[in-house]
Amino acid sequence: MGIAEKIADIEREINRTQKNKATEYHLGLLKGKLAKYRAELIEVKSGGPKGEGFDVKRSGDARVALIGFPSVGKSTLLSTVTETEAAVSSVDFTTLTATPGRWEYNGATIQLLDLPGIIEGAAQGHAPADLVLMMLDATKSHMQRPLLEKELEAVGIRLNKHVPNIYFKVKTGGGISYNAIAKQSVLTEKFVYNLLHQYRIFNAEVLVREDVSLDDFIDVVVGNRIYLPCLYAYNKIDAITIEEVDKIAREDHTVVVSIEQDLNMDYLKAGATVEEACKAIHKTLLEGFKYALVWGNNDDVIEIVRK
Ligand SMILES: Nc1nc2c(ncn2[C@@H]2O[C@H](COP(=O)(O)OP(=O)(O)OP(=O)(O)O)[C@@H](O)[C@H]2O)c(=O)[nH]1
Ligand SMILES: [K+]
Ligand SMILES: [Mg+2]
Repeated sequence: MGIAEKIADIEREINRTQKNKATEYHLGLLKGKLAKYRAELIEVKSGGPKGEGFDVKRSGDARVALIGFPSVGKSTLLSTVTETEAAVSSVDFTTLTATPGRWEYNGATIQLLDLPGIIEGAAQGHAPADLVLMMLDATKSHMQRPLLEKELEAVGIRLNKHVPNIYFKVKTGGGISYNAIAKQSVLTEKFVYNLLHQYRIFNAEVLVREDVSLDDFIDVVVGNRIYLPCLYAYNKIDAITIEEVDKIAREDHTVVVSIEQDLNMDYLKAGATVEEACKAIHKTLLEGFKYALVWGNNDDVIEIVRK
C-alpha cells in the first residue's frame, strides 16, 4: 500500500470513529500515525522535482498571505489597497499565480500576497507569511472556514495558536523520561510512550510545561509546524442581512467587510497590521479585539461595537 492510500485509510477510520472521552486516546494514536505518513509523503515529494510553490521575493515590513476560495474577492482587495492591478471577475480561478502588492498603512509597508492555491512549502518548515488573511464570502457556505483550516492543518500550519510549551529531546539511550509540571487533562504517560514508539523513538526526554492536547504533543514530536496569526475577513456583507453580519462578526479574530462598497475597511486594514504587530508583543492582546460596523443602506446607518 502506498503512503497516500495509508493516509486515506486512516482519515476514513478517524472520520467514522465517534469523538468522545472513551475514543480520545485511540483517535490520538491514529492522528499520530496520520501525521507520520503525511510527513513521509512530504519528504517523498520534496525529494523529487520542485513543487508548484510560489517564488515571490519578500519585501516590506511583513508579509500577509491572502487565501480563500475562488471569487471571494481576493483580487478585489489587492486592487483596492495596493497599486497592483489584479483581474477581478465573477469567474472562479481568475487568478492563477501568486501576486504581490505593496500595502501601505500607518507607516508600515505590508507585502500583500494573493495566493490562488493552498500555501505550499509550509510543510517543509518555511513560513509562507507573517500573517494569514483568510478571506471568506459572507454570502456563501459557512463551511469555507473549517475546510480551509483543515487544509492548512494538513500541511502543518497552525492558526492563532502558540507553540506548545513542551520540551522534547530525542536521546541515544536511557529510555523515555516523561515529566509533566502542569496538570494534564488528556495527555498521559502511556500515550506519550505509545506515540513515541509509533515513531520508533525509544529514548527521549519529555517535559510538559502546560496543559496540552494530544494534537499538541503530536505536533511537537513531528516538528516543522508553523504557527501563524490569522485574521478572518468576511467579504460581501453588502449582500447579506444585518442580522447575519452581526452573527459572523462575533466570531474570534474576525472582521466583516465589503471591499466593493467600502464598508468597514479601516478595521480590516487595522486588523491586518495590528494583528501583525501584536503577534510580536502578545497573542492575547487580540482576544479583546473590537469591531465596529457602519452600515449604510437606504440612509440607515447602524453601528455595532463589541467588548
Ligand atoms: N457584492 C460584492 N461583491 C464583491 C465584493 N468584492 C468583490 N466582489 C465580487 O466578487 C467577484 C470575485 O472577485 P475577485 O476579486 O475576482 O475574487 P478572487 O478571490 O480574486 O477570485 P479568484 O482569483 O478567481 O480566486 C467579482 O465579481 C467581484 O466584483 C463585495 O464587497 N461585494
Ligand atoms: K474570480
Ligand atoms: Mg483573483
